[in-house]
Amino acid sequence: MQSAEPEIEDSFDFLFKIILVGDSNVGKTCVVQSFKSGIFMEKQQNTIGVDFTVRTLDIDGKKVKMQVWDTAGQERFRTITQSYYRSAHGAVVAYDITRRSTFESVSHWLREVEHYGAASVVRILIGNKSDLQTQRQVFFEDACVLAQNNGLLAVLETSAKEAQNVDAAFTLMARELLARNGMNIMDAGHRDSPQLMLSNSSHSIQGAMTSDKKCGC
Ligand SMILES: Nc1nc2c(ncn2[C@@H]2O[C@H](COP(=O)(O)OP(=O)(O)OP(=O)(O)O)[C@@H](O)[C@H]2O)c(=O)[nH]1
Repeated sequence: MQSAEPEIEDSFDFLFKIILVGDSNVGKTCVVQSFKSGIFMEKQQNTIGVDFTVRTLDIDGKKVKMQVWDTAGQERFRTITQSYYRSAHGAVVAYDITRRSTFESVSHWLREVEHYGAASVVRILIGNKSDLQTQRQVFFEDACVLAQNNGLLAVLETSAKEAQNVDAAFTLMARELLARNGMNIMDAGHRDSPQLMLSNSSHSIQGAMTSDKKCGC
């Protein structure tokens, strides 16, 4: 006879809640979809309030469940999204490398995280749409300076369209949160595209850059 017991697929060792914020249309929903399924869909509805996605990562044999809260960038949803900051362990602030105004909004989003989030929240900056190099309006170096001035963990340029650096961003976040929870996690070491690791619990300040994009952080 078959057991009626449901299979427990949902087991995990760690659960981390990550909030994803940034101006409307920087590609937050696409980044989350890329993280969840690796799929890019050109046309997205603007997020209404907050959407929720889960993916469990295997990090050095630990099942790390990442609960990602994809928030609406539109101003009219601010009061709804603000209520999601408090329980977040990590915050990913996103801008669009092809729209300078979205980079200029980053300090606003960091203030929101500071104001509504927990004091210990781990913060990462991502510059999305890195596949659109010819339309670039934000130098990676400027993002490095901003990240360093604000004490962020890291800054990465991502492309949801080409699944570039998306997993890396969430894995980096997961590793930092594991380290803060007392796990001795080895460095992944795979950094072949624009990203800068500013600091984490287990490593001193270091720069990890491509040869053509150096930042002296
Ligand atoms: N070329 C390119 N386009 C992207 C990328 N990511 C998102 N887009 C496009 O950018 C637009 C906005 O993407 P969304 O994911 O809906 O943006 P959002 O930040 O979630 O927007 P809100 O829900 O309003 O906050 C869509 O037309 C996407 O197809 C990317 O990496 N590269």
